[in-house]
Amino acid sequence: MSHGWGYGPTNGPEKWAADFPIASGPRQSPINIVPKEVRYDSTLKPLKIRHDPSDANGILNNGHSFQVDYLDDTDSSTLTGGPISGTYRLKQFHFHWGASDDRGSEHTVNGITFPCELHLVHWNTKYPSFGEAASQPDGLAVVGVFLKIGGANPRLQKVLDALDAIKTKGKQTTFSRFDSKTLLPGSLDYWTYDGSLTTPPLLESVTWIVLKEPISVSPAQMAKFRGLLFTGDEEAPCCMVDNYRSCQPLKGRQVRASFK
Ligand SMILES: N/C(=N\S(N)(=O)=O)N1CCCC1
Ligand SMILES: [Zn+2]
Repeated sequence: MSHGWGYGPTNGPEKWAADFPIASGPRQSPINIVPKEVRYDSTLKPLKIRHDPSDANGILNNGHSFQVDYLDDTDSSTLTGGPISGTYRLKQFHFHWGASDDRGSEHTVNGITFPCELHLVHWNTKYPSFGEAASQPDGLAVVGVFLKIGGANPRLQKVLDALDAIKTKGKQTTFSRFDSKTLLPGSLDYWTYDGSLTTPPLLESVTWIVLKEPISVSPAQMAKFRGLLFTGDEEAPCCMVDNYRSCQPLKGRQVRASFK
């Protein structure tokens, strides 16, 4: 790709392998989860998610999605338990969504897509930084949460209300005092497998933890996601939609379930 990666016809997921050959690697994400083929693993521990609202530290349109960043210089917002060993710190959360409600999630369940998927990105504190962790096979843990069309979700509203201030690529604004745990569903039952970042550099360093229970989002709230732009102020506007990668080959991986 002569220009940066993205989700368009000339720089989208089908083109990423040219610059990131790991795109064809053995543990790529996302995947289609087939509940009948997963294995219940009674040794999997419950997830322990401790997020300190005061660690929220800004919201940014990065040209691919938008992300809410967290202060990660202490163990105040962490993920432990579940399929992971040790302590992983929350770095940021972001979303992927479609141009219409029939698509948008990255993971699918029995081939079913959701209109949106939330990713909470954590890094293993056995490494000195996020960047270092991202290059290690056990470096990252991402909690994925599906969003399904239903009633308006009041817990999304503070995030969505900030989007008007970050419409274009590179824009950021203050965003503080937000408890990302409020975005989680009632059940923390999950599927887990070894995978990768779903965007370049596609590093195969992610323990994926995909929650079974979706959270709700209304059509009007989805319209707010779709009001963002991939493009910067000086460019011809391009709506930020369909910023998802399609499912990748399982290549022999086992998906485990924390529930029967
Ligand atoms: N692709 C990513 N996360 S994801 N979509 O795999 O959760 N990231 C790229 C840099 C930081 C997180
Ligand atoms: Zn993501």
